[in-house]
Amino acid sequence: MTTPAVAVQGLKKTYGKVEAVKGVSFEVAPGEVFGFLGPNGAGKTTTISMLCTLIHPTGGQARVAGHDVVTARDQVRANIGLVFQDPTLDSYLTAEQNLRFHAELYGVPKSLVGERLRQVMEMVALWDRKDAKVMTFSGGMKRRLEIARGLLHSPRVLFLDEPTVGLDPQTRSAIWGYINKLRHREDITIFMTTHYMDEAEYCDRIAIMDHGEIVVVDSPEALKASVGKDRVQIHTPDEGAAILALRECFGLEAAVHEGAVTFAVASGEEFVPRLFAELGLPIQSVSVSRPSLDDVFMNYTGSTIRDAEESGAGNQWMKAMARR
Ligand SMILES: Nc1ncnc2c1ncn2[C@@H]1O[C@H](COP(=O)(O)OP(=O)(O)OP(=O)(O)O)[C@@H](O)[C@H]1O
Repeated sequence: MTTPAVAVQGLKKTYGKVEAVKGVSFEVAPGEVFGFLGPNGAGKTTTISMLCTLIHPTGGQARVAGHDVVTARDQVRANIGLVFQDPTLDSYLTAEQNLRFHAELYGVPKSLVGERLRQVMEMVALWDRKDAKVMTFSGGMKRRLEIARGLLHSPRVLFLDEPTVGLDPQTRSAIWGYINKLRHREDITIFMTTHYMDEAEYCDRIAIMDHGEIVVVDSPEALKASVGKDRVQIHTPDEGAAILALRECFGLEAAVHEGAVTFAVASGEEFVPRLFAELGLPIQSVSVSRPSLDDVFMNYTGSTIRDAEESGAGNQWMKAMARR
């Protein structure tokens, strides 16, 4: 049996009364692209920070590349690459100087540095900018350079915390191009967090995280198939009356999500004509969608990821304060 790239058992982190991570358990196989999907404040960064030995767990165990994150921190660190939300590049240095500094920190043999440097910088299409100071780079270029830096010492597991947050859609898709290239070229496991549904689709498996707990773990396809129902959203002048009428006429439970009355039915297209014929209320517009990861999220947590983020907006503030 091969050793899992990441093995986590009952991992916990509390900050005073806040239970940021409530005893999560999961395994990631070598070579997998594994994603943590959840709204802001779900506990993704806290979990990944424990796995990277940056914060100390309150309870439970975790092993990364076979090493315990508490008792074998140095071995864990030698085997992982990190790309975190807050950039840590030195903007007064050139791209190459940043990477050389990192190579030294990680003890990459001098004879190998030159070749490896070129390899990783070419992978993220920054080789021709190696002599430019990082302060002249765009946000997307900096993120690409951070990915190159995270790979420089050939880690077994690369941790990416929201690798594309704050980037425009074009740059986000370019970053995903590099990540995909990477999984084919290097013998590496990728562990990432995201709150973008479309990005979670790129993962082999995802763990949906909400309020410090893992709600479900599976491949995106299996999760969507598990929902098995279409999502119908209607706009109507009286949402309360519509929710009541849906219950009375069709026995359906509906709720308002993202400004529309939302409910699930087995076949949306077949249901819509009945809706207009039998609801007895004005409907301004209707949309039907196949199960997406949004629906998976809603199915398992009871709210959409955007609703969850809005209600948890205070978390960002708390975190910003805690970081000061
Ligand atoms: N240093 C800290 N002190 C106090 N509370 C914290 C600290 N770090 C995180 N928390 C709290 O723990 C919970 C989980 O936060 P965490 O950053 O892990 O969430 P997240 O899912 O990674 O969200 P994001 O996508 O915003 O990074 C939140 O309620 C947050 O406010």
